[in-house]
Amino acid sequence: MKLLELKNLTRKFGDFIAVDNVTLDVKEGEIFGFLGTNGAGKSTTINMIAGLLNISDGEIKIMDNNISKNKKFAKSHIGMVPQEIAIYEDLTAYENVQFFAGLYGLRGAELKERTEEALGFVGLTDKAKHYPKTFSGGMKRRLNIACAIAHRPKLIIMDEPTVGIDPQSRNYILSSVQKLNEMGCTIIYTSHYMEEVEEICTRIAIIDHGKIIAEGTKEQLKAIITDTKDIWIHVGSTDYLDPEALKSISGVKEVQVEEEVVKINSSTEVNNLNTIIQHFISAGIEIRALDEQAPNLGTVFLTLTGRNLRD
Ligand SMILES: Nc1ncnc2c1ncn2[C@@H]1O[C@H](COP(=O)(O)OP(=O)(O)OP(=O)(O)O)[C@@H](O)[C@H]1O
Repeated sequence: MKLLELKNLTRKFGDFIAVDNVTLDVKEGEIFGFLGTNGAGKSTTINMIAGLLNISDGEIKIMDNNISKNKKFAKSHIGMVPQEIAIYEDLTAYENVQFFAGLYGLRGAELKERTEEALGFVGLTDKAKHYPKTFSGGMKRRLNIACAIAHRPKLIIMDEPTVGIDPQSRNYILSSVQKLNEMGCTIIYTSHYMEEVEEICTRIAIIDHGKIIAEGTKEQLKAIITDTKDIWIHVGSTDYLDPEALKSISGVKEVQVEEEVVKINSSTEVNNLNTIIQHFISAGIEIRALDEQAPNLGTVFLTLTGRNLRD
């Protein structure tokens, strides 16, 4: 069943089109990844879905209900975890969750039960009476998630929930997303980290300059790129490397230089490995190891846009 339908969704800010004619469906039970660089239009799209931003054109339906006509229905079925942490510093963790769940109409014993359930889910039961000012960034994020899920929404939208947090909290959040999904929630997860999207999402849309440029399972997306491969060359030092000269080798499409590894995206149709290696030898650069990487969503993005996801 389609839980969410976007039809020709558009948002303009003055003359600027931030979301451009987006049409897509999210089916019940999916973890739907929304992948794009900073400024691609992810937040604008999901803020419209969550009813936080008016649409300029098009239509959003949640379970067949047009959200412009029935905002209350949409709100009661959506839990939104915004990009900016939205919690009250002068309320305890418990009071924060209670406050947000109360906004969705929960009262009395049910409110208490769901507040405790949500705090337990994010692993903050023992911090219920503590104030967020004593929390790490990751704990605040988890509290933010508890505030969004206590009313048991069918659709949970998370806007880059792992930005700026420690690896342990990041892993906790990623496994919470999977657990919520197993419990029956449909998730929309936005990120510019392709590794996260690859790890947890069942279907992915890539957005660029407000437009959906590709959509499908990760296998379907990777099938787009049958004609390029990534070669990683591990070296002692890149001091004498000339990336522009490497780029001029036939078949080489992109060269990325990191501290001790040179990442080369190359056409599979040209056999240029000898020439590439010769280039390193001539420059007096010691090659320590060489490996070919399986294609990932970053390569897909590069192929479709000509830019790196992290640029
Ligand atoms: N209120 C606004 N007024 C004018 N322009 C805006 C407004 N909100 C967003 N934009 C612009 O719309 C574009 C899309 O922004 P959006 O926040 O949706 O991107 P994003 O993909 O979520 O990126 P990020 O990861 O940085 O949040 C950007 O160019 C942004 O500058």
